[in-house]
Amino acid sequence: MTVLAPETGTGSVALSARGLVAGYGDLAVVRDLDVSVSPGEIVALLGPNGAGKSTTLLTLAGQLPPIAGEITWLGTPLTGALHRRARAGLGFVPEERSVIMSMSVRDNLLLGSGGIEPAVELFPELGKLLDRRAGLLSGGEQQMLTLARALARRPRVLLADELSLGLAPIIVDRLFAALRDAVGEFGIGVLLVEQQARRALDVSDRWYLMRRGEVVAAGASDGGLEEIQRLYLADHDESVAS
Ligand SMILES: Nc1ncnc2c1ncn2[C@@H]1O[C@H](COP(=O)(O)OP(=O)(O)OP(=O)(O)O)[C@@H](O)[C@H]1O
Repeated sequence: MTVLAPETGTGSVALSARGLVAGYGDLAVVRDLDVSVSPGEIVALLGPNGAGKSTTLLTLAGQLPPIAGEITWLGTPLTGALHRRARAGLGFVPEERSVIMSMSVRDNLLLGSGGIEPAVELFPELGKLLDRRAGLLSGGEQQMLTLARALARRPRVLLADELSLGLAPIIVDRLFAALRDAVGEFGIGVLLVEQQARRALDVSDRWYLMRRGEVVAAGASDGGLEEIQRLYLADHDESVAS
């Protein structure tokens, strides 16, 4: 199914998938998916549990091979593993926290190769925690570290999976504000997987809604909540449109 959403970024499309079929071995859990991200826009990928959001991100990041379809990067086919895509400017924050718990905040940031200063500029909170072991940070601080490390590299596109998972609303607001700042300042394009539609719409420019492995609707985030709530209600599942 092809669902078109207005482009809101500042330039031409950076990352795009066309007719993407993705899954595990021969098992396709994402079908016929068209999505795109341009520099300078935040695009929310919404949908209930099991809709295929993480599978989509893992495939775009190069951690799962596509079953069919095409992924392009700046207009040319994108292949290769995550580390090669990272060198080209594709960042990925997976659902599970990816900081190294036994290492200090400083060393975690150095591992990210974006440097310490740009990360602390985005999250001054990290400045006083540089010598602390990441495992001793709160969940919110760990997620700040993860996001700071990813953004400090100035990716052209960042794929972010459920940044808000298990975090207090005030921390999620802080993470999303920093994300918005970085997008505005550096023209990063973001594909943001989120369960909480309302929050995702607040930070994003446009959205796709997935259900059972397919994109079923898309639109501009401004004023999009009503349509998304209607679609969830139509599916007798309003739990995530909150
Ligand atoms: N390793 C795996 N092997 C086989 N099937 C899987 C695997 N991981 C996920 N799936 C299935 O793929 C489908 C899509 O899962 P996915 O995690 O992409 O959904 P999601 O929209 O990200 O859900 P959530 O919001 O709960 O993370 C689900 O039916 C899930 O059970």
